[in-house]
Amino acid sequence: MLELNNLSVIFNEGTVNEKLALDNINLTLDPGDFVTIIGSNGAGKSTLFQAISGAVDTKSGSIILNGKDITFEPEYRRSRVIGRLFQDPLKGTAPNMTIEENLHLSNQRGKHFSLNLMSHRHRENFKEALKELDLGLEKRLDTKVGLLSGGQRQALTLLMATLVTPDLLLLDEHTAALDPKTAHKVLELSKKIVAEHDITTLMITHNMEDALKYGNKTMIMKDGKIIALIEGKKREKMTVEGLIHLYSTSSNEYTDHVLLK
Ligand SMILES: Nc1ncnc2c1ncn2[C@@H]1O[C@H](COP(=O)(O)OP(=O)(O)OP(=O)(O)O)[C@@H](O)[C@H]1O
Repeated sequence: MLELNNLSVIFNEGTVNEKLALDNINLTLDPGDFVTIIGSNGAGKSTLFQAISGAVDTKSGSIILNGKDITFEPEYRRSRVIGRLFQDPLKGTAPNMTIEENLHLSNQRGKHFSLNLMSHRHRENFKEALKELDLGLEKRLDTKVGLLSGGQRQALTLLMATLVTPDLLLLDEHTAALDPKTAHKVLELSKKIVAEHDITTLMITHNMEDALKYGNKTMIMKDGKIIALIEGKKREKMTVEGLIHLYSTSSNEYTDHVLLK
């Protein structure tokens, strides 16, 4: 489904600020995999998402999505099949446009955009989709998105990223800026939407409990490398303490002995 082969990213190459942010990453995901990603600040988690979505150039390696080599595809083209959410709820929606207009924009992903094509049928579909969020937004289609709370906005962004089912969904600490109750609600929504559409998903989190609670695999990153990929029975039995221990004792790229199944 998603295949990363020997992927490396270097920032400021050839300068005193040179930084190997991704160091020979190898990863193969199955369709429908939901992988949570943990790792300390600067481990390379966001850079990994940037590389997959085309926001940064890769130094070497390849990215294969659904059998297609997208390594050199521009970011705008990848955005047709890759949905992405950020920590900042202000990213991903247009504040001066209404909820309906924002949804219409995302509904036309990959097509020629025109607000003129908004129809009654679309409006009804959007209402149905918004109802699923259970935030009352289906009654506020004409509200400007800039007036929504952070949680409402992030839930809407999630809906927009998945309205046209993406091949891959990248969640970059998308609930970190929300209060705990709202964060929980948006996480549960994410889980529901991902499961309903069977979307292959990567989610970065700093919350170890969430890392084990959500998804079917957990990946640990350190110094630009994947140092562990935990799945199956091992993951079922894994505790937060176990994760921390694994993180502090692993120092090398993941090999069979840390590929925990
Ligand atoms: N545009 C950039 N230019 C130069 N260095 C960068 C750039 N983006 C990231 N880096 C560096 O690459 C390394 C990896 O950063 P990255 O943001 O991927 O880490 P992260 O694991 O997402 O961290 P955090 O949890 O703090 O968000 C860091 O050392 C960071 O300073």
